Amino acid sequence: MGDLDNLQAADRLIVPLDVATETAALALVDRLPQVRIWKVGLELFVSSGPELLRLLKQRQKRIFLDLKLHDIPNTMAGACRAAARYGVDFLTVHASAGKAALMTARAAAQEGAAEAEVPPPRLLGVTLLTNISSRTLAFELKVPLELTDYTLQLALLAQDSGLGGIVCSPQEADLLRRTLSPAMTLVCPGVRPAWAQQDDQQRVLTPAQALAAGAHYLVIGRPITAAAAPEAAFQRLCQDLLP
Ligand SMILES: O=c1ccn([C@@H]2O[C@H](COP(=O)(O)O)[C@@H](O)[C@H]2O)c(=O)[nH]1
Repeated sequence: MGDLDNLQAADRLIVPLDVATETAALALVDRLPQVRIWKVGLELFVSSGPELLRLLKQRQKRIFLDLKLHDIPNTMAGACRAAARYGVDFLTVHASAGKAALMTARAAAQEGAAEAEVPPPRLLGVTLLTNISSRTLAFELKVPLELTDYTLQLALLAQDSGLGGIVCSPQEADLLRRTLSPAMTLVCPGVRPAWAQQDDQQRVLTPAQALAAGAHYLVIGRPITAAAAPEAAFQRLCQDLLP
């Protein structure tokens, strides 16, 4: 993925719009004009609906629709077909939905995009959420595998199902980058600069460490969006990423 490796810092940062209203979302977008990729997650999509996607496109923004779909194949397919019609750039599904669901979802996303005459989204398989620790995986979720092995299995499942990439913690990025096909895009939340709080994230690295580990894109929210001055926080992050 030569192109991805050569992206500039601002093109590698995806900022989540984890706010409750369209007004709050657009205020943030207009306050941070340097951000090129915005992530619309469950809170905002459920509260505002798809109109916000149109407004982001109107502002020439790229869109990561992070719905983390997880259901039976038929339902996943319907949701992916509908989401792809909006012309979003990235769309997430949980890899743990299984191969049948992932393959059906991928085909449906392509159909939806073709129907709407827009490019298909890059379908990303969420591996293991970045708030889950080894302890939680073993004792709450009762998964009898090491965390890295479990994440690797989910990433391989996403790849074998024809997805275009994965969402993973930066702590597993190095292993996954070495193991997966170079065509797979690695998107990493759970990224925290040394000057920010960890919040509810468990498996974190700093932005520079995450890029060095092989992440193509970094999702960084609260260190920017909850800062007293989001513009200054964004600039500081971009400075942190300069070689
Ligand atoms: O494993 C995952 C998958 C998705 N996310 C999402 O990324 C952002 C992270 O926000 P921060 O404020 O930087 O913690 C958020 O929208 C999550 O839904 C994730 O954190 N981990």
